[in-house]
Amino acid sequence: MCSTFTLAANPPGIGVIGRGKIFCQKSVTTSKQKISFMFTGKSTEGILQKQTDAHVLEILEKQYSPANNISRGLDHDLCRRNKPQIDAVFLEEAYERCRQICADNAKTYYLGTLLLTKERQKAIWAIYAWCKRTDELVDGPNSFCTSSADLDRWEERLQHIFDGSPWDMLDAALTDTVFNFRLHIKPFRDMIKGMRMDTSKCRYENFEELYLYCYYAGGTVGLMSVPIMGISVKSSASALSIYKSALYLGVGNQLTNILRDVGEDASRGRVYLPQDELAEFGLSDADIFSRKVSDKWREFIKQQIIRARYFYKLAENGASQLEKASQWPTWSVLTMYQKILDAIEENDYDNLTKRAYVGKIQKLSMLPQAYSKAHSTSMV
Ligand SMILES: CC(C)=CCC/C(C)=C/CC/C(C)=C/CC/C(C)=C/COP(=O)(O)OP(=O)(O)O
Repeated sequence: MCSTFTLAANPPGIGVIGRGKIFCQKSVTTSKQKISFMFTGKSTEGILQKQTDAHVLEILEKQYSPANNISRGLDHDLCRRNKPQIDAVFLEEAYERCRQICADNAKTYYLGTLLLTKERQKAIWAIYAWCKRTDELVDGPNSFCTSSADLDRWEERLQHIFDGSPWDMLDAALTDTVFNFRLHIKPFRDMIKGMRMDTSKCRYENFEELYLYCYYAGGTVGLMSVPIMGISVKSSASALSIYKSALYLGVGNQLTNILRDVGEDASRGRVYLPQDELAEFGLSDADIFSRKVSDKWREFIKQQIIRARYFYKLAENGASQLEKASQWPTWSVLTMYQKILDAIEENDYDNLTKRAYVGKIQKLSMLPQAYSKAHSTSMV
C-alpha cells in the first residue's frame, strides 16, 4: 500500500512529506475525527472494502438469516436445541483450563475478560484456548515438526467441535460455547488458513498481503467474539458494520503486536512489514537485521503506528453498539492495546532492540478511562 499517513491537522489535497516525495492524500471519516492518509499505492480503504465485506457477509447470512428467526440478538432456545450433552462438572474443569491458558498467555486480553459476565468470560476463554493451540501448531516449541497434514487434522477436529463431538476437554469447552452462542465456523477455518500462510510465507510484499494475514490471525478473533459480546437491541447500526468493527479491533491488535515484536520476529528470520513501504522509506530487511534505529526507521514506524491507531478508531464505532455489559470490557481492551503503541513511541521508536512494555499497574489505571468512554459513547 506504500502509505504515509497523517492526521487531519494537515491540509487535504496533495501532501509533501519530509523526504520530498509527493503523495496523493485521501481521507476517511471515523465517528470521532477525520483521518487523512497519503498514498503512493492502493488505498487502505480500498483494501478493507475488497477484503472485509465478503468475510463478514458470509457469516451474517447464516447467523442472522430470517429462517433462524434471529434479528439482532441470539435466540438462545434455538442455540441450545441441538446442543450435545456434556457433563457439567467436566465442563467446569474444561473452562477452568481455558481460563488458565488465557491468563498465562494473553495478560492484557485476560484483564479485559475479567470485566465480562460469567457466561461470556467462559466463552471468550474457550475461544482463546483454541486460538492459542492453533497458533502453537506453527509458533510453539514443537512447530518445527508441524506438517500441512497436521493442520488438515486440526481442521477436521474443528469440524468435530462444530458437529458436537469434541475430541478432548478443551475442545469440549469450545463445543459448549459454539452451541450456546451459535458461532459460525468460518472465522475458525480462516484462522487455520492464516497459520498455513505463516508456515509458507515470511515476507509481505505490500499492505494488502499483510492485511490478509492480520485478518486471519487477529480479525477472525473479532468475528468469533461478536456473538459472545452481543449487539445491543437499541443499536441501529447494521450488523455488518459492527462485525467489521470487531474485525478491525483484531487487526489493530495484530498490527500492534507486529510493531512491538519487530526485533523478536527478525531473530526468527521473519519480517511482518510491507516490503514496498520499507523501500519507500529507503529501508530494507538489512536495516532490520542490523537493528539500526535511524531517523528513517523512526519516521517509518511513526507512520505504521498511525495506521494501527486508525484500526482502533474504526473499532470504536462498533464498541458502542454492543450490549451494555460488554462495552466496558471492549473499551478496556481497546485502550490497553493502544498503550503498547504509546510505549513504542516512548522508546523513541526503537522496536528493534527493545520490546515495548506496559506494566500491570499502568493497564489497571486505564480501566476508569475505559469505563467513562463506554458510558459516554453508549446509546443505552
Ligand atoms: C469492537 C467490537 C464491535 C467488538 C469487540 C469484540 C472483541 C472483544 C474482539 C477481540 C479482538 C481481539 C483483541 C483479538 C485479539 C485477541 C488475542 C488473541 C489477544 C492476545 O494478544 P497477545 O499479544 O498474545 O497477548 P496480550 O493480551 O498480553 O497482548
